[in-house]
Parts: sequence; structure tokens; C-alpha cells
Amino acid sequence: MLSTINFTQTTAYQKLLSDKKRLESSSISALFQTDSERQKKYSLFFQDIFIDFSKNILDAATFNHLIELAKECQLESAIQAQLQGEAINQTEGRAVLHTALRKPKGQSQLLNGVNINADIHQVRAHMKEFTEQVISGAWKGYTNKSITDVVNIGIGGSDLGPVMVTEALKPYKTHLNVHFVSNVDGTHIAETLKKVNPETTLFLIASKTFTTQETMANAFTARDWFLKTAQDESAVSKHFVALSTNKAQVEKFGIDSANMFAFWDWVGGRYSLWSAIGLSICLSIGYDNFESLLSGAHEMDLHLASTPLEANAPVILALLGIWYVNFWNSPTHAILPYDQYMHRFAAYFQQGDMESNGKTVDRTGKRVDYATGPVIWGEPGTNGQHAFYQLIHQGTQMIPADFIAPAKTHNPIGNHHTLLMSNFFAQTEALMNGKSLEVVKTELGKAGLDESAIDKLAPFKVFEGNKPTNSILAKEINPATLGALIAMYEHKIFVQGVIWNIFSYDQWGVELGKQLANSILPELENEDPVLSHDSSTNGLINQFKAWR
Ligand SMILES: O=P(O)(O)OC[C@H]1O[C@H](O)[C@H](O)[C@@H](O)[C@@H]1O
Repeated sequence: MLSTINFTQTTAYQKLLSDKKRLESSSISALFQTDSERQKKYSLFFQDIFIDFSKNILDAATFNHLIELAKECQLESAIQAQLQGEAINQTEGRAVLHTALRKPKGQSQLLNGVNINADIHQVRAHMKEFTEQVISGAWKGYTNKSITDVVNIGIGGSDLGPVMVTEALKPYKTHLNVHFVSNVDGTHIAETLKKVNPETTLFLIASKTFTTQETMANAFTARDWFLKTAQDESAVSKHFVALSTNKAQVEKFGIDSANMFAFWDWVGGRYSLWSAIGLSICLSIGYDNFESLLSGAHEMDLHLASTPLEANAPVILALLGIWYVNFWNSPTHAILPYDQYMHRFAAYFQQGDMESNGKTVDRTGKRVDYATGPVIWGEPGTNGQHAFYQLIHQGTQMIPADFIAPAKTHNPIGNHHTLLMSNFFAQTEALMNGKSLEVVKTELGKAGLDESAIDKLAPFKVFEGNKPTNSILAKEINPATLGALIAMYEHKIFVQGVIWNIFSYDQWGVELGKQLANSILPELENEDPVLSHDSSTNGLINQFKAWR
């Protein structure tokens, strides 16, 4: 079981409070000036990924105290508890074993004393066989035509992971066109169905529970649309498959259990792209590339399990995050991939991180008196630079940011990649160094302004600097490096949850929204005036009814 230590009661916490006071009067750039070895000390390689965390407000003492904090919170035993399949998701009484999905065939993974590796690989074999049939054209639709388009219908974890990965790995795309429908807004499915032909389309109904309102509504709409042309219920089995843990509901929907790809309750929705939920990924990039994605993630799992905390990439990133959230009051964290293919990476970890660590109750059931998970956000570079970087550079909040980029591009066109990367390096440097009043004044003087004009304008052009960033440079973004990067962020989330003494693997907050929508639904199904809510909600519902 996980400990219930309150991290604010540890000795390391007190030390970190004084570190903060000391470092407030210093700066990242000053720390570089006094230590020519700084980058070497605060960076590490994980295979072909170079993680430079030297541009943080961090000195040797602080780094040691962060590691002490992790030790005092019994992080090492928490990591083992998770990897060994203990029921660390205590509020749901479940183990958390997405890491087991990435283990090679034949490597034991015990859950309650039973080895689950064979079950996992049985589903994988089914996914491989099916993927190869569809890609080769051997799988035929009801008019004996091969499949050209795949529509994944799912939401949350049953959508965001596959979307992010298929976008990030587009250079590995097969001939299949993979589409994703998630929103219950009819526009999403309507616009997707306009692009596909029922004779050559395969629908993947992706839902762990197979009860999620949005997914079921979209699945029934897709089925009706399909049957309008096919006119024959028996054709459904050639065009609909299910990715789920709920066999009974899958059968109720009318999908043959032979066309069901199973997974298990110990796979959290937002950690499920490695399970049968990844079938859209297999179809999009081919089964072997899916395997490479999984083995890249597995390598990161091994790194988490066996590397000392002070050289452990996800642990370091997690501790730096805690340093900013809890000691520097940073409410948000930006993820900024300088790779257009990774344009959904931040959106994916918005769910991963915020659904996991958006908690106010600690593991003893008490309200916490410290901040927990930050708001995660971001857009790919350089688009973000022309949108929100202003606030990162000159706003009042400290916004730690992860810059992620591949050294090699999949599209070496002209000097585009050099232009892109020059922005990456320039931004992280500028965020750290800022620009002093003196420098601004000299620049304005050189531009020919007189003294009073310089005095007026200069304050607006000052950049305080000292904005922390991590730079994550991968040799290239391929299935294995992407797998490792995703697993690194997953583990970062877990480590932070351990320190914050919260349960990272439940999501009771989402359940509330589902219940509320279901209670209002019947009130929208007739024309009677609604009076059962507060005046704002009543007024809005009644106006909606009047206008629809
Ligand atoms: O896969 P499903 O059961 O349809 O669930 C889809 C999503 O539902 C909720 O929003 C959960 O909070 C998510 O974690 C989950 O990914």
C-alpha cells in the first residue's frame, strides 16, 4: 500500500522552504555563471532522448532536498507497489497495470498471484492478426470490398491517446484513413460520415465501460447510418468491432464477441492506449510499429523501476513540477512540442495529468492544505510563440514549460527544421536570461531614441527572465521514442500523486458530470417549462426550449 505521509510535514519540505528563500535572490542565469559544468550536472540521456533540466531554478542543495523529499514520502516503495500490481487505486479497489501491457511475451506479471502476461499477449495476437487482415485487404466488407477507412468512436482515454499517437506517428501511416469521433455533438459524426463509404468502412467502438453516453450515442448513429445502406443486420459483424472490458454490453449492442478486443479493469481509461484501445493505432501505423511504441514505453518502465531517483527522468521531472507548484506557486505547466506531428501531445496529457492529479482529498480522506495538480496546456511551437508566449515572458505568473523537439525531421524541406529549432533554442534561452533595463536602454539608444523617449519606453521592453524550462531533445520521433516519452510523462504524474498523497488513478469528479447530464436529459425531451433548478439554470433551459 502507498504511504499516507503529508509531504509538508517532512524535514525535506522545511529545507526546500529555505532553498526557495535563498534562490529568490539568485537567478538561473547567475547559477550558470558560477558553474561551467551546470548542464552536465542537470541533464541526462535516456537512449536517444536528451533531457536538459539545467534551465531550472535549482542548485545542488535544492536538488538533493527534492530527492530527500521523494525518499521521505517513500516513493521507491510506491513505484514497486504499482509495478507489482498492488491495488494502489484504493478507492476503486484496483491494481494499476498499464505497464504490464508493455511487457514482452513470456515475462511474468503477477496480479493477485496469477500471471496475466499470457492473457495480455492473447489479445495482442488477436490485434496483430486482425490488423494484418485489414491492412492487407483480406478482411472484406459486406459487398466483398476491402477496408479503406477506419472510424474510432470513443471519448476521453478511448480517444485522446489514439488520436495523439496516430497524429504523432503520421510518417508511419498505412494506406488506411483513420478518423476519430468523440464529441456527442452530432456535427462530429455527421462530418466524419460524409467522408466515408459504408461498404469500405470499419467502425471501432472504443469504450472501457461500453456505457459512456457520448460513445454509445455515436455508435448507434453509426450503426443506423450503416444499416441504411447495408439493409442487413448480419453485415454489422464485418464492419463493427468493440474494444472494451464489458462483454455483456458489447453483445447487447449487437457486436459478436469474436469481434471484441478485451482489456481489464486494471487499465485506467487515460492509460489505455497500450491496450486493445490501441487498435486504431495498429491499423493506422501497422502492428510492428505499435509493438515498437510499446517496447519504447517498456524501456522507460525499466528505467523508472531500476534507476536511482537522482538519475531517474520521470522522477526528476515530477520533483521539479512539485518545486514550482508548491514552493513557487505556479498554477500551470506548459507542454510545448516543436514538432507539428505532436500537436495533440499537450491535449493528451491534459487528461492524463489533470484527471489524475486534479484532487483535493488526500489518501487518508482529508482535505489537502496545499496545491496539487497544475493546469496542463500547450500548443506546438512556433504557433504558441505568436499566441500566448507573451504571458510566459512578461506576465505575472511563473509558467514552467517543457520544450520537446526532434533533432531529425521527417520532412527535411529547405531550412524549415533549422528555422524551427532556432526558435526552440532562442525561446528557452530568452526565457531564462530575460532582458535587463540597461540592455533595453542601450538598444533604444542605438535605435536613435532620445533620453526621455528611452525612459518612457524602456520599462515595457524589459523581460525579467528566470523562467524555468526543461528541454527534451529526441534524435527523432519514431514509435519507440514516442512510447518512451509518453511513459515518462505517465510516470511523472504517478510520482507527483505519491508525493501529494493523493490517489491518481480514480476520477470521481468526472462521474458527477455524467449524473447531472442524465438528470436534466428527460427535462429536455418535452416542451413543459422547467422550474426544478436555480433561476439561472431554469431560465437557460427554457430559453433553449423556446429557440430550438
Ligand atoms: O472508455 P470509456 O469507458 O467510454 O470511458 C471514457 C472516459 O470516460 C470518463 O470521462 C473517464 O473519466 C475517462 O477516464 C474515460 O477515459
